[in-house]
Order: sequence, then C-alpha cells, then structure tokens
Amino acid sequence: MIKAFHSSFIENDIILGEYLEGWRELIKFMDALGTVFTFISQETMTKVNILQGYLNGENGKSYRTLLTMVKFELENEVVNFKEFPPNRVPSGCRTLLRLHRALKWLEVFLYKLGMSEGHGQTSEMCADAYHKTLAHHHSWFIRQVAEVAFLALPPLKEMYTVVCVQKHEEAKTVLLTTVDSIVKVYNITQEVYTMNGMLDLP
Ligand SMILES: CCCCCCCCCCCCC/C=C/[C@@H](O)[C@H](COP(=O)(O)O)NC(=O)CCCCCCCCCCCCCCC
Repeated sequence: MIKAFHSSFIENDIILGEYLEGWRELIKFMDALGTVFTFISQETMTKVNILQGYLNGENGKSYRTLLTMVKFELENEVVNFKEFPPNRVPSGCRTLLRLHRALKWLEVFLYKLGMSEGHGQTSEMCADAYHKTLAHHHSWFIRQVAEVAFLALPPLKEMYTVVCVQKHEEAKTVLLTTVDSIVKVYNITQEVYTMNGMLDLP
C-alpha cells in the first residue's frame, strides 16, 4: 500500500492506476478488521471501480493521471458543478473527491495510531479523526453508521498485527511512513481541486 501511494505521485500530478492500487490495498486492511466494516469497504470499492472503469474505458488515456482526467472531464463538460445527476455514472472528478476527503481522515487516524505510544483507544482515535475531517461531508444517517462501526475497531495491539508489526516502535515507523506518502498525495490533489474550484462537487 505504501509502495502504491508512494509511486503514485510525480511532480505535481498523481498516476491514477497506482492511486487506485493504494486504495485496493487499504480495502484489504479494512476487510481484515471484520465484517462490521463491509459496508464501508464496499462503498470504497464502488468508488475505486468507477474510476477503474474510466481508466479501462475508451477514453482511458485521458484518465492516466489526475491532471489529464481533470482536463478531459472539464473540456467534455462531464463535471457537474450544481447537482448530482441521477441515472448517470458519476464523473471521475466527483468520485475521486470522495476518496480524497476520506484520505484526510486516514492521515489523521494513522498519525494518531502512530503517535499513541501504545496507549489509548483505537475507537476514540478513529472517531476523533472522523469528526475533524470526513464527518463534515456526511449526512446525519451516515455519521450514525460510522459511529457504530468505530466501536467495533480492535484494540491497539490487534491493529498492529493488521499492519503486520508487533511492537509499538515498529508500528510507529510503518504508520508514520504511510502518513508521509498520504500527505504528499493529499496535498497534490487538494492543490489541483482548489485551482479548478472543484472542492465542493455535489
Ligand atoms: C479502519 C476503520 C474504518 C473506518 C472508516 C472510517 C470512515 C467512515 C466512513 C463511513 C461512511 C461510508 C459510507 C458511505 C458514505 C457515502 O455517503 C460517502 C459519499 O459518497 P456519495 O457522495 O457518492 O454519497 N462516501 C464516502 O465518503 C467515501 C468513504 C470512503 C471511506 C474510506 C475508508 C477508508 C478506510 C481505510 C482503512 C484502512 C485501515 C488501516 C488500518 C491500520
């Protein structure tokens, strides 16, 4: 996962194929956490599949990177700035924005896990990260679902085994390296979306 996210950024752009690979790896972590997370995992997979569909489709070349996708969709008026059009596959830009917002949550959560010094409750760290980030973009109903899922998070020690380490010091290194890659990917995406006025796509 670190490798995929790390090789996804070039200069000021993101290679979409690697970015989606990073997300597929994250989904594997989520699946390892138990069936309570299936709903969230499926929602994430749906977004990844929409983007992969564009990448494999007839205009696939235009979806090679974040910048080429934005350019292509703006030029072809695929991006809807006012309403979410029903009965149409959502644009790549709108779909990636949902993943991008979730990446901020992940950055804050993994940072908290890494800095926890082996103490503290994972569910509290997760909820706290969520309230500070992704919750702002979710409806009341989705927020309730998320709150319930957080309670099912395993304790720190078990989380460490999910990221394949045993001691806190190892976990800290793995988690903070991951955060570092996520921050880079997040910042590039944020810059591109800000420049194009696309941070609030419905
Ligand atoms: C590790 C525990 C996982 C906790 C996940 C925390 C995030 C909570 C999000 C829960 C809500 C998901 C349900 C659906 C939301 C959608 O409404 C909403 C908007 O889409 P729409 O505009 O098309 O309607 N979708 C989204 O915001 C996308 C959400 C994507 C969630 C990604 C979660 C990534 C989790 C990665 C876990 C990695 C664990 C690593 C452990 C060491």
